[in-house]
Amino acid sequence: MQQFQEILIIGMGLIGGSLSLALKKSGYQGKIIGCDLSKEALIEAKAMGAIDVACEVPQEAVKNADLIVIAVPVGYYDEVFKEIAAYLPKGVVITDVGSIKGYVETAVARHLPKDIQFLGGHPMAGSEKGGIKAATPFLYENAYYFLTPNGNTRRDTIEKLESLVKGIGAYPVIVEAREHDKIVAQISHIPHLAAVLLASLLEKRNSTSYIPFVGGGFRDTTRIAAGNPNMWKDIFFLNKGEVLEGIKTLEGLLQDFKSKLLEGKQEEVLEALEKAKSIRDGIPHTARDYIPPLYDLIIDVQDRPGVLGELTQVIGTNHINIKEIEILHAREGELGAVRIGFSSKDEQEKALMILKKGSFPLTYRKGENEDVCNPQNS
Ligand SMILES: NC(=O)C1=CN([C@@H]2O[C@H](COP(=O)(O)OP(=O)(O)OC[C@H]3O[C@@H](n4cnc5c(N)ncnc54)[C@H](O)[C@@H]3O)[C@@H](O)[C@H]2O)C=CC1
Ligand SMILES: O=C(O)C(=O)Cc1ccc(O)cc1
Repeated sequence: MQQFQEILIIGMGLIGGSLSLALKKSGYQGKIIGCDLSKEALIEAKAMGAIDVACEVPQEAVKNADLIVIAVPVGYYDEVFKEIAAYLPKGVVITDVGSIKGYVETAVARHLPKDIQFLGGHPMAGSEKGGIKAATPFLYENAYYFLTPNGNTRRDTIEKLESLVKGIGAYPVIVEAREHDKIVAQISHIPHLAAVLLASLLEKRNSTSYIPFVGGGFRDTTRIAAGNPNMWKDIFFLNKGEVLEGIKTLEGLLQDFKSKLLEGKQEEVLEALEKAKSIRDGIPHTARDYIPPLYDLIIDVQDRPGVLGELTQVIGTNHINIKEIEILHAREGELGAVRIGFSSKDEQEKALMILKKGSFPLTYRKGENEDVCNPQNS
């Protein structure tokens, strides 16, 4: 990612702010300029150490940038592209983080010079909380990050952005823009709509509100409905075709379930519930499907305070990066086990040697010996 000397991020909110923090954390040595309509966002970004320079109007800031990242809600793209189009320096690469990509391609074609290198991007990481205050350098760790080249995107542009994405701890996934929009309609836009509809079930009717009684289930299934309504309104309209397809599917599923219930088909209702359970159970704890499996170690540890800290410290001081950590089981007063995932076999081997020779002799590659020492695994 050091191919870029000066990165301009337009939109210093959750996603833009997290990107600059992640770049800083990764050791990026170039200059980062943050641009936002909101003075408060810029002051906060500067105070957090996310950016080197703040600017309220992008025209000046684009002039020396070699990478521009558009990180404003998609409804503002036309405005931003119009502002910067005439000032873009030769050789600049432009990318974005917007939740839809087909529309973005059309906006680029409408506003930006034909010879510009634009490569759409979309990190599959975020939160219902917007704004720079919610930004974190860890947002992109282990997240998939879609990149959507078109026929004009050069190989070196793709490589530069892939390297940047990997640098912030995410996994680049190359996909065509229209295909991307189909995928995210199913995994993000329709689930968002479903959360909105579920939350609306508790709209206060008459004088009674049931909100005080909600439990974890309602919170889990509606969390994303707390996202920025303006941003989501634009996403739904700008990915309308795919969202309408998703609504049709949802209607079909509801109708189907309703008929089964009405007709007393208990076996079929059970089958639908079991199918959904197995899909839900199959979702990995962290995103993993597109990437090579992590190289895991299983470490048997005493169940006592501070043991996790010691373990991670030994690994950290030896400059080995932990990609995932999971407590497998901890029973009071007995041995517990921790799974640690590394991104390369070399790191796994190095950590194995260090831990085995040091204070964690019961360390194994995943699958080796672990059942012997942890009978509850079998
Ligand atoms: N929120 C999420 O979880 C995710 C959002 N995205 C995408 O990231 C983009 C940004 O979303 P967030 O960071 O969540 O929004 P946000 O609301 O946290 O931040 C957006 C920032 O853009 C600024 N802004 C708006 N119009 C502007 C303009 N014309 N010029 C300069 N600054 C302007 C706002 O003042 C705000 O600080 C959106 O396109 C969204 O689709 C992508 C992945 C996840
Ligand atoms: O909060 C969550 O879990 C999200 O899924 C956030 C999110 C919102 C919009 C996107 O385009 C991608 C991710």
